[in-house]
Amino acid sequence: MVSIRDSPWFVLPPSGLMAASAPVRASLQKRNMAVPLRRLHHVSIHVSNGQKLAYDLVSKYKFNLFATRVTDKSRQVAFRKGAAVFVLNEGPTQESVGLNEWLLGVDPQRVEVRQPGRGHPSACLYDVSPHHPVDSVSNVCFEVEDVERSFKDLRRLGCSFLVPPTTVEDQSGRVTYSVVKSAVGNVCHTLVDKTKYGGVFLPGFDVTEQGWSLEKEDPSCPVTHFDHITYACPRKSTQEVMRWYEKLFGFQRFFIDSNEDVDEGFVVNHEGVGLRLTAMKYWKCSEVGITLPFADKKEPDCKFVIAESLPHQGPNQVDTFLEQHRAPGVQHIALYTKNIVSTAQTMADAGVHFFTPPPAYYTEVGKQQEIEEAGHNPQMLAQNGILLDTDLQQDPSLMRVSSENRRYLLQVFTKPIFAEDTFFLELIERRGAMGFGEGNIRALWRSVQAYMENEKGDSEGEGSPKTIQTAQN
Ligand SMILES: O=C(O)C(=O)Cc1ccc(O)cc1
Ligand SMILES: [Fe+2]
Repeated sequence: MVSIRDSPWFVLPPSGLMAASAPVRASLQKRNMAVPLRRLHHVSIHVSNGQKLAYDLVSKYKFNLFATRVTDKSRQVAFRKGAAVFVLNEGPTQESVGLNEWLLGVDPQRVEVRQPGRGHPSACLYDVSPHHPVDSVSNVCFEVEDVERSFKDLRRLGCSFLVPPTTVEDQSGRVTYSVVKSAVGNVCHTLVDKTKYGGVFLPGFDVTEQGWSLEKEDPSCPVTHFDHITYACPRKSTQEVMRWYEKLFGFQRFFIDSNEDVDEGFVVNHEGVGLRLTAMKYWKCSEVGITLPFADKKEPDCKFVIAESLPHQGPNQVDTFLEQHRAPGVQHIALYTKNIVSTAQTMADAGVHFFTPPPAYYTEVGKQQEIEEAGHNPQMLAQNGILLDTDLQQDPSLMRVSSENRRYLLQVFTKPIFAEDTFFLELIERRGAMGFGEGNIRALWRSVQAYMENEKGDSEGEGSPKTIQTAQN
């Protein structure tokens, strides 16, 4: 058992790179041939009928529709909020009503639907055509520096490719991309080189009128980027998934908790919760000594969390995901917000259904005081189902000092957003705390458990078109 006690922010580089200085690290990195990632570009969702989710992303989650690509075979629509970009891919459908009709029906003046990109090899440009039997978040697209070179390096490392390097261009320039199959279920990674592209999104997409203008700050809903992406994986698969990301993309272990065991991960195993969490982060190019044009060193990065359930526990949210999704995959994505209270309130008013933690969460000994000392109103948090967890591991004496020095995080979780109990969104506001609060994980686990056992039958989730609930549950 080895514990990393010094600091929860301690980051372990890939094996062999532990004590290396930046230039040495860069050359080791080159020899290891892991492909450095420039940044997360977008996340793709494949759905059989995108109409409802497109509507929800705009009207409930306050994303802005900014680019579309519509062909006779598929519809791809891009939504953004700050640096968080979702591409909704609707595969070939049997039904006649889908994204196309939604686009035309809702905003006919603003959305120009043409037929760009004819003759491109895939119905789903920058992705693979959907084969998955249920709606799924199936692609996390990264910008890389050089797709051809990445392709060669990754192939040498044994990586499977679904789409070889392919170049697409329009009047704003040229983009090369390639698609790799990940070690997690149906999840793929599109690698895209945009260094020779000056357009708003990607060639082949039509930019909407709104897409051309700079996004204005939305004070009521200030979501800025993806904070983390959580995979649900089968038991005992975490090590293999971590090795894959470390070997191919140089991902590093990110310790969620200072008491976390190197091999075991962060294990939450009491009071009915049986969960193993292990997190990874990637080095952005700027950190491995590679200078890129337009590199924004301040751009926030996104962690990857692997969740597996522990053996000998009853039915639980990870196994339910694996069963209903029919493969390992993306269980939830956390949207970082600068103000979780107003974001949750705005979204709830627009019809988003959030999980409500067990009422005991807010009445636990010391919780009210903890919330107040962090400068929040316990009733306001309770009303919106928001969880607060203070990070005490760094320095317990901080509990006694002013609220500015306190490190804490706030989280709230939506109910599943597809028809199956699979994918959900999370809102997270971090005030210095970088991990995930154990108390919050327990509260989330219990509220999902309660939902699966009781509530689901009576009041369908977000994904059901029949849902007619008010914002508060
Ligand atoms: O707490 C979080 O936000 C996490 O991402 C950790 C986590 C992952 C999976 C679960 O089923 C529950 C909690
Ligand atoms: Fe999360």
